[in-house]
Amino acid sequence: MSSNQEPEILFVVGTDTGIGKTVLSLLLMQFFFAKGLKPFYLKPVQTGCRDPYDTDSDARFVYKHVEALRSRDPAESVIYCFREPKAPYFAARNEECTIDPRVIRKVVEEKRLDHSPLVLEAAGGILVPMTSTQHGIDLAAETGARPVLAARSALGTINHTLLTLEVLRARNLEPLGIVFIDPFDPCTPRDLVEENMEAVRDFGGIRVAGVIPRIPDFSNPPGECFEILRRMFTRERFSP
Ligand SMILES: Nc1ncnc2c1ncn2[C@@H]1O[C@H](COP(=O)(O)OP(=O)(O)OP(=O)(O)O)[C@@H](O)[C@H]1O
Ligand SMILES: C[C@H](N)[C@@H](CCCCCC(=O)O)NC(=O)O
Ligand SMILES: [Mg+2]
Repeated sequence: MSSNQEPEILFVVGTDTGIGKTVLSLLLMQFFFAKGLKPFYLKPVQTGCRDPYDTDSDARFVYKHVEALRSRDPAESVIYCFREPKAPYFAARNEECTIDPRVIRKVVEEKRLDHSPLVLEAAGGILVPMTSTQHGIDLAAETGARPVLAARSALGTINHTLLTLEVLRARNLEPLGIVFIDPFDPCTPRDLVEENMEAVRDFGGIRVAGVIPRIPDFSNPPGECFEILRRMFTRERFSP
């Protein structure tokens, strides 16, 4: 543990692609820097980008909005980068490449020497193929990372969140926490969000730490985002 309840390696996973994993990773980085820690963001496999400086690069987004990283090179945070916006296995195969989990493990071990915690971001949802035999989530098991789950707060999330929890637990991976993210749908009725949180608590056995609101300025997110993260790391207030 780096401090309090924070594991040294977090793996930000989502119930789908485009769910808000990069936004949650950004918030975690801002949160840890504000605490005086020395975190490191790693996107082991990025697809849909020419290079780590591409407009769709998750590392570029994180580096742009974290003050301590603004003058640093986002390429430091990307191990594999493939052009096609596809599952990593297929994007790599179409460039006649193979993703080697040993390379990823080695980089994680190197980064751990100088940084803590590490914030790894998955590509897509947890069962997205990484190699011909491995899914994205298998990386978490291999690196000893603790998953943090990002899920949408709106309709459809109950099924996706409970499915994701089942798959994680089948691999003996218990998420440190879950946050809901509500980026584009401010009209999601509050009672629906409350019921979605209740479903995850009662059917999934874990309490949602909170709902990340729409963030108008990613360099300066609303304070309630960090209150949600603080709550997530306080496990005794977090169990159902
Ligand atoms: N709270 C928010 N406020 C405003 N915009 C948001 C918020 N959360 C997510 N978004 C936007 O929604 C889109 C998808 O989010 P994000 O890139 O974080 O998804 P992702 O899960 O990381 O996707 P991928 O699987 O491609 O890595 C982005 O344009 C992001 O800026
Ligand atoms: C292209 C996307 N943005 C993402 C990969 C998503 C793969 C989803 C595959 C699927 O579930 O069908 N890449 C990435 O996060 O690097
Ligand atoms: Mg992302």
